[in-house]
Amino acid sequence: MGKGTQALKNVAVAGAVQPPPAGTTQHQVAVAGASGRMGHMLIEAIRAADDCRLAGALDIASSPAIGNDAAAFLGHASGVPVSSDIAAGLAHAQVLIDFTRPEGTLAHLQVCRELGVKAVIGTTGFDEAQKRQIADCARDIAIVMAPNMSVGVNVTLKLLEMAAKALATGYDIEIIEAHHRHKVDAPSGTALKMGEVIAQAIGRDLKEVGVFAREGVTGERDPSTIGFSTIRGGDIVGDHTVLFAGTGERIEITHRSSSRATYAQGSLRAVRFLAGQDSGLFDMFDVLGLK
Ligand SMILES: NC(=O)C1=CN([C@@H]2O[C@H](COP(=O)(O)OP(=O)(O)OC[C@H]3O[C@@H](n4cnc5c(N)ncnc54)[C@H](OP(=O)(O)O)[C@@H]3O)[C@@H](O)[C@H]2O)C=CC1
Ligand SMILES: O=C(O)C1=N[C@H](C(=O)O)C[C@H](O)C1
Repeated sequence: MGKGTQALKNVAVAGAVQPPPAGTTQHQVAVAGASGRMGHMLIEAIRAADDCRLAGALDIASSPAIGNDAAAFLGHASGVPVSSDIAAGLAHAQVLIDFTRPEGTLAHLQVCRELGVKAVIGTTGFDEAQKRQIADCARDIAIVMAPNMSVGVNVTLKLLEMAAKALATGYDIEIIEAHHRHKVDAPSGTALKMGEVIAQAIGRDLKEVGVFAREGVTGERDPSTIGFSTIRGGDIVGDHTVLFAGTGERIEITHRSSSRATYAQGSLRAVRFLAGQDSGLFDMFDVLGLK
């Protein structure tokens, strides 16, 4: 799945994207990272959703997909060309769904802010300064941002909150994640979020207690720490396990993704949620009513 469906990519090269027909009630959605793994999944999900319409498609200027029809990989002509012109890609959109890289997301978000386009951000790997920039944009536009859009992962986060409170003493906490060989950030955004949720539940600060690497003579484990282990290989979509290791027993809470479709469906739920918001920074707990 994902990149380089060369045989189909020249299907129906499109001109300028058409504005939506007057009076349409569909959500007008643009996708950034349109030729990426998530971009393709999102375009397929938007096409299948009666209440959504693809209104723009963005990708980085170096992408071989620029100028092609955004749905060519499906063998379908959407009439929406993949563009690197951010303003043109957003011209007919109400919401942008962005699964790219932090610097791409921030560039897109500046234009969203200027044009009053809302945003669903799935990109991971932001540093603290970049997160502050996103929060600043949310003073003018409504944004849903979450490192994992799947319902299952967000319910798992709630389970972890409960487990961590009950297992705060006497149990060592380790987070293990596995992803495909193409993933560029580590630990995953989801693993970091799990660490944050657990740390907050038991009154610790992840910045102080997170342990991200062990090698050589490390000394005995500090019981206050939360450890992270990263596996990268093959086509693993995304596995996360939190291990609470006690004396005489251990508890493992695991979520495994077998398809990116769940992230796409969660993103569309976020689009629908944003229709009722003018500004502010939200997450999937807001979207799913889990707060
Ligand atoms: N929140 C969630 O539920 C999920 C989050 N993710 C996150 O989404 C992001 C994308 O993942 P995935 O789809 O697998 O990645 P891909 O590499 O498959 O897709 C990323 C897309 O963004 C483009 N891109 C890269 N850099 C830039 C840039 N600076 N500006 C604009 N576009 C850019 C890429 O173009 P090119 O290939 O030409 O470089 C590509 O089309 C990652 O951060 C990942 O962790 C992924 C799945 C679920
Ligand atoms: O890059 C991915 O693939 C994924 N990224 C997200 C993350 O970093 O947590 C979500 C999911 O695990 C897939």
